[in-house]
Amino acid sequence: MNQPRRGQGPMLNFTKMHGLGNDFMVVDAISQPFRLRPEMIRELADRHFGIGFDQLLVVEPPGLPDVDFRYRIFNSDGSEVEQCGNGARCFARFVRDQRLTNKKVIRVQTAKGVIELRVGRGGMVTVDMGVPELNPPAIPFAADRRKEVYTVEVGDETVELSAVSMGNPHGVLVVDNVDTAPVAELGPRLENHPRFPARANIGFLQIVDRTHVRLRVFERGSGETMACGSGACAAVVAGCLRGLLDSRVDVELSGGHLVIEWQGEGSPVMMEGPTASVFEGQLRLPGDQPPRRRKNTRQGDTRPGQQRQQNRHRQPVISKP
Ligand SMILES: N[C@H](CCC[C@H](N)C(=O)O)C(=O)O
Repeated sequence: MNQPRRGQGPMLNFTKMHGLGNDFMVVDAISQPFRLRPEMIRELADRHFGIGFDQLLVVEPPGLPDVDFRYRIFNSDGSEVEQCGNGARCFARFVRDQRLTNKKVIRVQTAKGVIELRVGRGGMVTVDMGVPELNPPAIPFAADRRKEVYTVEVGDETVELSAVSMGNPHGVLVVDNVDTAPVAELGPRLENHPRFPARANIGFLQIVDRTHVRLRVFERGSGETMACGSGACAAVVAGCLRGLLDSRVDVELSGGHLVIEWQGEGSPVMMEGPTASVFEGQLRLPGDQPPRRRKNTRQGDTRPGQQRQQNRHRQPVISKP
């Protein structure tokens, strides 16, 4: 059954996971060949025609000494990015569940550097997310000098935000109430704002008190997610720099809680939170050869798993094995 027919590619094993509802397709690219183009990632990420996920995580052999793995992160729009906090925790659980390591402290290389993960009990994972970057050129954010709060023109209005990189760029706005914050309207406009030349994740931060915040994040390349780990780190850094938060903060997101700790400039941001493995799956990737055209296809005569002809442009990547 697993022998690919003409026009079909190899089978691909994957695991569906999430960190507080920020969900991932995770692939072990060490024990199976794996190569996906951006348009195929977009198809797989589609929540109707594909598997559906916020990010794809790809586990590869290490590329550096003293590192256990490399892992690559792709948003649902197909863009490859530097950091994913919830993804890092799920990665750590994945490599242990798949018996790729039995270590409890795992060093992993991402596009932006090496981070260290510590696996706890009951699926909890602590991540050293590294030292936040605050200098505009390194975020990147267009500004003539570094400030705690920048004024940004958005159309005919202005907003105040902080700019922080956790390896990936974030803009953080303080709002009175996340439930009424203009996430859908302002999120995409700031995500793609010219002052963020690499685009940005946009956090809407409500200060409950000095040790408790609420946060919603409109993510670069994925839209609003139920949780954003690097966004939670960036939000706490922004709140601390503005003198609004203590060093250890409970960050309440739509999908649940993260604990973020930051001792101030020059020190790393520590994130602790849960992980969940939902199901393991297998799909047949399309082959490089175009499939043979089927003869006398009656309109509406579609095999299970295939879309009707009128959706031809949205043929699923996944066909029944
Ligand atoms: N959308 C992010 C990547 C995923 C970050 C998020 N899922 C997290 O948990 O940190 C970016 O383009 O930088």
